[in-house]
Amino acid sequence: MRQPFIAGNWKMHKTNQEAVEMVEELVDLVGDIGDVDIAICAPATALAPLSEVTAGTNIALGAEDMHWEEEGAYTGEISPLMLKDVGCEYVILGHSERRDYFGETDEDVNKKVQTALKHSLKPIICVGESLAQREAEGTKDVVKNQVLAALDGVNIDDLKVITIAYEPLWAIGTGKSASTKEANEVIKYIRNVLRNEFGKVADSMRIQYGGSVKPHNISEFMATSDIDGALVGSASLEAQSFADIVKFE
Ligand SMILES: O=C(CO)COP(=O)(O)O
Repeated sequence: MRQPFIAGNWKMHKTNQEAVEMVEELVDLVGDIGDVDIAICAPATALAPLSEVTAGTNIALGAEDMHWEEEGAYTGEISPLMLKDVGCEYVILGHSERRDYFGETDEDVNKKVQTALKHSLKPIICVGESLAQREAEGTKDVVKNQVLAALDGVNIDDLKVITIAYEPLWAIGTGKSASTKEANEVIKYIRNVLRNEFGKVADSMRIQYGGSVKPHNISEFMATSDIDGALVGSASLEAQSFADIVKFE
């Protein structure tokens, strides 16, 4: 069966000192948990110091984005080689904030997914519809297109290490989460899309929900049939609230 996977996405938060203090506290709070995979995806500046704190613990490290090239004249960008070098296991790709504010396209996301896999980084691919798309009943088409575009040309054997995060845009940072029923329905649909396209490997791929996940609502999401975990924004910034989410039962 699929092991639950709870990942924090810190976005543009925390100096290195704040990052290290938070994760030291987190290690104390969740260090003995073995039946949930845990990751902190942090700003690039914090990754090297965090890798010292997470070494030998059950907390994996992830980045929030990366470029698809290994090196080159791409001012301001971070490459997969750099992420591997500082001990990253995961990388978030195609977050809606990257798509919306920085013009990232499905094609960019696909190139990043391919490069991440080449360097043994596990992608967490974000998909989700806007409020307008939802109101126009476009949710299924939007997520289907995003998922298939991101996975275009990917080797079936590599799919097992990929996580999809369904994050409806209207639920991100708004305090307004999707209902568990709605979220599970879309996630079930995504799994069907994956099954139709790639076969039974779809049953071993983890699909998270993201958007205003908090300690008080995580157990409801985790009790559904198809939601395998959560991608947590603001509630991952504080050790106790993230630990409470990780210990959802
Ligand atoms: O975007 C998110 C995680 O990637 C969700 O953010 P919030 O949990 O703050 O709504």
